[in-house]
Amino acid sequence: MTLKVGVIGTGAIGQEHINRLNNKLAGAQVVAASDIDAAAARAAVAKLAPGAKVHADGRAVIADPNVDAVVVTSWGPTHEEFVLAAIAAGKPVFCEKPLATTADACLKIVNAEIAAGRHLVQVGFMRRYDSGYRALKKAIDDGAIGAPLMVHCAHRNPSVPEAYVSSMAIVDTFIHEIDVLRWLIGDDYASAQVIVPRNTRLTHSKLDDPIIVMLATKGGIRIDGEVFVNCQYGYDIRCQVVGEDGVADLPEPQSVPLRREGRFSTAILQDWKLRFIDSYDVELQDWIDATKLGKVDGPNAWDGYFAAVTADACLEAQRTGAVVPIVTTPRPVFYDKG
Ligand SMILES: NC(=O)C1=CN([C@@H]2O[C@H](COP(=O)(O)OP(=O)(O)OC[C@H]3O[C@@H](n4cnc5c(N)ncnc54)[C@H](O)[C@@H]3O)[C@@H](O)[C@H]2O)C=CC1
Ligand SMILES: O=C1[C@@H](O)[C@H](O)[C@@H](O)[C@H](O)[C@H]1O
Repeated sequence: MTLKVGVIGTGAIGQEHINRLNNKLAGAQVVAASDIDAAAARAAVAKLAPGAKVHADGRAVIADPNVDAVVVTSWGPTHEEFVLAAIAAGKPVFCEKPLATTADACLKIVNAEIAAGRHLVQVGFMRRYDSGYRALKKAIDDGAIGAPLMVHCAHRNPSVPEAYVSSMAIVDTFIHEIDVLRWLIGDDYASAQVIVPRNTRLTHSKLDDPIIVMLATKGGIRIDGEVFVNCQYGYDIRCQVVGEDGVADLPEPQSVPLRREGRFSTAILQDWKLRFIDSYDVELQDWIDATKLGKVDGPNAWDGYFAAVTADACLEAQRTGAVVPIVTTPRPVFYDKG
């Protein structure tokens, strides 16, 4: 059976996902799409999924009887509406991060899914599908470094557009660390603090760059995460876990080491699309396969909610400089298994 997918939002990642669902991965076909920029939706469909129907809005995509499952890749503030509408229609939905822009909205989605009585929602936290993070997790789970004590990590982008402001360092960028580190070390967060060092000369008045996010887990692990989005030299994701018996690092992406003109060098990737290209493929193939079996195997609505609560605490810490507790409602039994 081919999973017939409707895609809402045909911008940068929407086009990437249409292409992989329709032309790279097995078992899915993009049959419908929409964007508030209708011309952009028509152009994306013509290029990447000819024959797919272009609808006037996202709700029409969800209501299309030909659509089995929905992918939401529109702007973050629209996610809540489309995910809730997909749940109401009983259709599985893959939503790019964030699940919704507030913790309350994420909780609404959690409650709607529980009321529907079926697992329908997956969130696009693709790092859980990255071969490097998976190898790192296996080393930790196999006991290679003993009990984790500290995590040092960094999320560096070469540059960001002018519209990128301080809060986005948390909700758009560090949100990936928030999800993947919790999964990596198998512990939930207890508190957050944000430290602002001297700003780079390349930033502007509405963006503190870089920042350091400090998280403490319930089990006492300390995490320091640098976010530096005007680092210039490349897209660089680093993660080092310090355990009782040793230290484990996230593997570097593969690149040919060059010796030339008195120098030894390797290339550094410039862009998130390339750094995680394989993870997006694995993530969406897994989503197609699990959806056909009526399951959600990946990050679920609870993970989206947990990330949003943590992000809210980080935002408060960013505004106030205080250590802010991270408090969620109790995890419903519904999410014990995906
Ligand atoms: N997992 C990941 O690594 C990444 C995730 N994202 C997430 O994907 C989402 C989209 O990001 P980008 O593609 O970079 O942004 P984008 O701005 O390139 O594309 C978003 C598209 O959504 C459309 N849109 C806005 N409101 C809409 C509505 N009500 N109905 C239909 N379409 C609507 C816009 O016209 C635009 O074409 C964001 O939530 C972002 O955080 C983005 C990049 C990487
Ligand atoms: O999700 C992403 C972007 O939205 C975000 O703006 C970047 O900072 C991240 O590196 C990328 O993975």
